[in-house]
Amino acid sequence: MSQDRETRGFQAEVSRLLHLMVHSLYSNREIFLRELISNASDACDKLRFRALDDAELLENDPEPWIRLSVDKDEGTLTIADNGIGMNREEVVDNLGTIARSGTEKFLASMTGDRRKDAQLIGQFGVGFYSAFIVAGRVEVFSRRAGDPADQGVRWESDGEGEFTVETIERPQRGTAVVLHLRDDAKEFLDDQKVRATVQQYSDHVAFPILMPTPAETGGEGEDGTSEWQTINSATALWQRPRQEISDEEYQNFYRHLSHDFQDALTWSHNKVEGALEYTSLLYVPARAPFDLYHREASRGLKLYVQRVFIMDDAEQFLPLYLRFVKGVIDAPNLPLNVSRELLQDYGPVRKIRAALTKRVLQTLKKLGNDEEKYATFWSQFGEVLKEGIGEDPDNREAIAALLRFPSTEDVRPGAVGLDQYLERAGEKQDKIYYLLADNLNAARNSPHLEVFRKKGIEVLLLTERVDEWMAGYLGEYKGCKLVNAARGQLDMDQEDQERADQDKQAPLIGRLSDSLGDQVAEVRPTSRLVDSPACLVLAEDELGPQMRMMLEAAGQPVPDSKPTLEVNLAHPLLKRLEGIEESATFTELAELLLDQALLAEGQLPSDPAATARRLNRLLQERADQS
Ligand SMILES: Nc1ncnc2c1ncn2[C@@H]1O[C@H](COP(=O)(O)OP(=O)(O)OP(=O)(O)O)[C@@H](O)[C@H]1O
Repeated sequence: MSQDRETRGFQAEVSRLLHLMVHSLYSNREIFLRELISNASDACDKLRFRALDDAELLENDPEPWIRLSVDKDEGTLTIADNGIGMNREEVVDNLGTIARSGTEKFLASMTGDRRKDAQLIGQFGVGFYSAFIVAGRVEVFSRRAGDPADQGVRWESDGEGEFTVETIERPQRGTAVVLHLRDDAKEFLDDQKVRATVQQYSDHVAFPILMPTPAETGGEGEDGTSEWQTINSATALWQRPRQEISDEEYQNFYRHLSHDFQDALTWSHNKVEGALEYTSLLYVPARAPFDLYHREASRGLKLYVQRVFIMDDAEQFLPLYLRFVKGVIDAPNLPLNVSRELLQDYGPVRKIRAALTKRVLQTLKKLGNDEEKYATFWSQFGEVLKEGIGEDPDNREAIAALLRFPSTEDVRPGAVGLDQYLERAGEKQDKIYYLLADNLNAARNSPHLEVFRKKGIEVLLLTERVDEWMAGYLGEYKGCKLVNAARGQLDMDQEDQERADQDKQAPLIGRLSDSLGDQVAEVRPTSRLVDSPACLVLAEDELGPQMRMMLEAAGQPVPDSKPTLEVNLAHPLLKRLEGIEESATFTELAELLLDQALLAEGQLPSDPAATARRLNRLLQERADQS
């Protein structure tokens, strides 16, 4: 019966993934059943969608089903569906390669530690290959709906690096996955075990999952074939009333939808009635997928119209910065033949998108009441959420309320929200101060914080790359301006101001300015410093180091900039400088003053070798004196 049998090698990434999966997911092995049932359910969804245009595809078998059967003699468990099926080319592509960009890098990050890798693989989504956790050999029989019976295909592999494919006769459309169970997975030959696993993980699948009726209840038909019995509830979970759905059911549905095997952090299930009717069930995962930052990575929403699956990755329903949200939206009034292009400019879709965006932001706000869960959310998705400050001006304030930063009061990452900051600051403070730095250590030790410490003002410490960009867009929160602690002139009280004005005239300022020439934009007395002799300050409108790095990385031109050197005239070092008449020595020390201010910012002086020479001369002198 078979023709064109060929043996092919798996793509290298598949072999590696298979190996890792079998090793690290051993203790979670029942997930294979959920994954294969999810695939079968997706295949039924796809067929129903295609059949809207071409009813012929349903042949004489219009009702979707998923059938599970065990053969104790052969030691096999079969998961079959009458869904869309695959042709030979699709079988080779889908079951022999992985087409997600970044996969190689992701696999390289695996540690070899079983527990850690199991967690990591969750970021990938396990899918079909999980069959090999329980099966030493897997056969797949498939025929694509609409293809003739002689275009069936059989695929087989032991998961060790190669698979074979051949074209076969297959009257039944759809796919059957036959698992030849390993000795240590023979428990899945037990009907009861399979039923219990399905009921636990896949009860909510919207299509009937069938198993042969047990013999003792008269399961054999007259011709000796089995009668089938539905073992799940087979209703679309999102259509059921909220109060009837348990948390466990919500979580199981999430796992089915997302292929994640960790619970979701939270979810929001809503039915909106009226002219713009829709139901949404949106989940916030507990962990970011490995390709969160790949532009072409899939997004999480599935679109249904009247319970008929229309598309995956329905990106029109949520903005890019909420791309981590997974879920379902069922909009019964959209046309069934709706396409991605149509969705793009479709008024009702824009309205649903605005409403869903608000809904997710509210859900996240509520999650904020649970400190531990919110910390998990923030560590996984905080960076992505910050994109929203620039991308979504309409919801800027709501997104800002969700931001978290370390601060001078609490340096844990994600410790302080803007509301908490303002509450602590009290009414007399109408600004939110922040400091940008490459890392937390540099931020905490920055000389710019000295005056804030002295005055007891909290400063947010922004150390992520997007922070400068984000702070620029945010501008203010609840009427309080965001002020960069290292930029421009600081607001001062009357007394400080008068002293600074007087200091400007100090001859030392003029001499430093002359010595440093065009290395700096200006030298001026500071009101920021208490313990340090000098620091660098950027003008209000100048690009900071993070923006420079971002532009450079994107290959964009970066304008030249010169810092302003602020000096602490009350510092003993500056007092000593005042007394130095000899011009070469003065210049040398002025240069060092600038160099150390650069170093304190985490930057390199323009000529590090010259800095080293100056330091060495100073050390030498010091050594000579002692
Ligand atoms: N029962 C099936 N019927 C038809 N096609 C299937 C079936 N099972 C798998 N496939 C095809 O094989 C592809 C790969 O399956 P796999 O489970 O590995 O990944 P996925 O479901 O696309 O992604 P993920 O599991 O990460 O969400 C599917 O996208 C689908 O096209």
